[in-house]
Amino acid sequence: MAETVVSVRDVNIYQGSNLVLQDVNFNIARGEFVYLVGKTGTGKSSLLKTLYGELPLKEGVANVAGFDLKGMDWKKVPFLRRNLGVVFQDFQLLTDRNVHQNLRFVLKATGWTDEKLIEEKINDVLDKVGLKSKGFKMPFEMSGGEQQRVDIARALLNSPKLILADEPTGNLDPETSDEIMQLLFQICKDYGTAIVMATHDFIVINRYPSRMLKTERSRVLDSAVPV
Ligand SMILES: Nc1ncnc2c1ncn2[C@@H]1O[C@H](COP(=O)(O)OP(=O)(O)OP(=O)(O)O)[C@@H](O)[C@H]1O
Repeated sequence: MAETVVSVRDVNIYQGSNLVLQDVNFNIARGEFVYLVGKTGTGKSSLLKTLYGELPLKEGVANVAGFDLKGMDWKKVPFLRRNLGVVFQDFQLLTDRNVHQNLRFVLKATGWTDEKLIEEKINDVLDKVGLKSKGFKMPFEMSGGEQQRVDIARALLNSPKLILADEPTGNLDPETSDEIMQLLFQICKDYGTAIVMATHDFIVINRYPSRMLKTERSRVLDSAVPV
């Protein structure tokens, strides 16, 4: 049986004192691709934030990439993040440095010191996302699709078992979205990375069907669980 990368049991998620999602239960295995869908404001980002430790888990039990989220000391959050890749809609690259320096910055910040290994890793992730020759480019010199690839390369730096992606195709045209989806599915298949992707894009979902978690009326419905 495939290793479980995310396990969520009887979780309630709050924003301030508001209960956003209740009684959340699901598992995600290595290599699984899972969409997170649901109307605006129904809690997709809140769920992702809980999984990457930005929103503290108050009720229930959750384990992400081997980290127990319940009562997790905030000092441990950076260690959790090192075992995850997070991809955003708006790329969030550092605009004052080139692609290579953006990736180098993350490696340095997550404790990498060996210059040779740093170079090898940067070349490796750029190769994986098809940007091997673009390391010298500044973010503003790149298209939206290329910037999203850099964002994905950045998420791959620490060889995560899990990537959390919040609307990664939200700012892209249909053709470029297609390329990014192919890349994400390829990563899933080739490296056994589990991917959870929040999206509103049903064109993408129809073209690349996979398991769906849906936030609706304070619940998370799972297409893998028959109703
Ligand atoms: N920082 C915050 N403080 C207080 N309430 C918040 C905060 N962030 C989100 N909320 C509220 O929590 C609820 C869920 O929001 P969330 O952003 O998780 O929804 P979403 O499904 O991701 O929406 P979208 O599709 O628009 O991104 C909403 O009612 C929202 O107003």
